[in-house]
Amino acid sequence: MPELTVDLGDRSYPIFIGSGTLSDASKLTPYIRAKQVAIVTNETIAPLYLNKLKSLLNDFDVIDIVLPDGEAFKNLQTLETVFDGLLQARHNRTTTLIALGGGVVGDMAGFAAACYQRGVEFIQVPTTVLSQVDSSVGGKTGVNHPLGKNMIGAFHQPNAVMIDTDVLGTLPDRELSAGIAEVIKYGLICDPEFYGWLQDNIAKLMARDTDSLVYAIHRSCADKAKVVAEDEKEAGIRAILNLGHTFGHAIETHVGYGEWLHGEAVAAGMVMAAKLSCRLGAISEDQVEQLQQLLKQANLPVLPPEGMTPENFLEIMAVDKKVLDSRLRLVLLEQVGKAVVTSEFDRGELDSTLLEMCSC
Ligand SMILES: NC(=O)c1ccc[n+]([C@@H]2O[C@H](COP(=O)([O-])OP(=O)(O)OC[C@H]3O[C@@H](n4cnc5c(N)ncnc54)[C@H](O)[C@@H]3O)[C@@H](O)[C@H]2O)c1
Ligand SMILES: O=C(O)C(=O)C[C@@H](O)[C@H](O)[C@H](O)COP(=O)(O)O
Ligand SMILES: [Zn+2]
Repeated sequence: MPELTVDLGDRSYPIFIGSGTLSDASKLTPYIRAKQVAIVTNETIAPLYLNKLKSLLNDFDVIDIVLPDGEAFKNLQTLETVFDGLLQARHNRTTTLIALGGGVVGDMAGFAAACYQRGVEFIQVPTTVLSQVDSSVGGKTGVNHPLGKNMIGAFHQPNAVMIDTDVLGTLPDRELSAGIAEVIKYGLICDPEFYGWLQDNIAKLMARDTDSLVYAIHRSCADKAKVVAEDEKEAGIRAILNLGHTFGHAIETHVGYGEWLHGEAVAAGMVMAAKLSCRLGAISEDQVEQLQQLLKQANLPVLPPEGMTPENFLEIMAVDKKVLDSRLRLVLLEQVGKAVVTSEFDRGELDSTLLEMCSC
């Protein structure tokens, strides 16, 4: 079974990837340090996989906390129900939380673990493509605020990430596509060879060819683990993982959380970042076109939502977490396969990009 490590010194942790991981207790139990375990999941995933996970934990005192499903519930109010469950069961500082679900469950369970009694341990068991290639790795946890995505959160690394590719069998097609957006992101920001592979293999991925999916998940996790190991708390290079997100988060916030999936918003946002990079002379129009083709083959949007204006974008983008001294910083492409984080771009070209994209 392929295994990777997120190299963070004494807080390093493994990423197990493969078919049947969720049947293998030996991958999970060594990362639980005491008897109390709380599985955090949601009402869609619980009937599918909760019992399977519980069957690995016969030697532990296990509770489950089942959240409502959806990005619209990724907020402080829902988080309270996690704390309610932990306190009602008298969980103490040695409890281990296990996040069983997609990125919404993972981000919330991780943030609950970061806060509960000032910090307890947690394990990620991601069940969507997006969470397997991105959100379960790297320790960004948190919830949304009505005025901005992921605005309340903490960096808190898991003890381990257990990826079972078998669970993707029940994932809806729209969610598969959303996950592929973040996969394409890795090719664009730091892995040109992988980008070429994606152009050649996108049809196989969309057809859920097992070998192709395992390869894409493994390569994405390896790319992300490398960036996170270099810059755990986004002091610099880690921000390249945010390609398309300044625009994408504005879309998610504007239309209402859950209306556009995160990966869909990131897809349209990556096209916007690529268009601006092209205007600035870094990449060619052909390369922007190729990106749009690749995203379309993954059934992803390449334009912002109808009716969203440049002013809508700019207002929300002003609170982006990368803003420094009131100046917007964007992730742009220096070339396909290499991203940079910069505030040194022509503001007029940003305005023109927004105008062009919003009037399509
Ligand atoms: N922390 C990070 O580094 C990071 C990275 C990327 C995205 N995110 C966050 O992740 C979230 C998006 O995550 P997501 O795309 O996984 O969405 P999600 O968690 O909402 O899951 C998508 C849908 O699929 C369902 N589902 C999950 N697994 C399933 C399975 N195996 N079979 C059937 N249905 C299943 C869920 O119940 C949900 O309805 C966003 O909030 C985003 O901000 C965080
Ligand atoms: O891990 C990171 O760093 C990322 O930026 C990964 C993104 O795909 C992810 O959506 C992340 O949650 C965005 O973080 P934010 O700091 O912009 O909220
Ligand atoms: Zn993302």
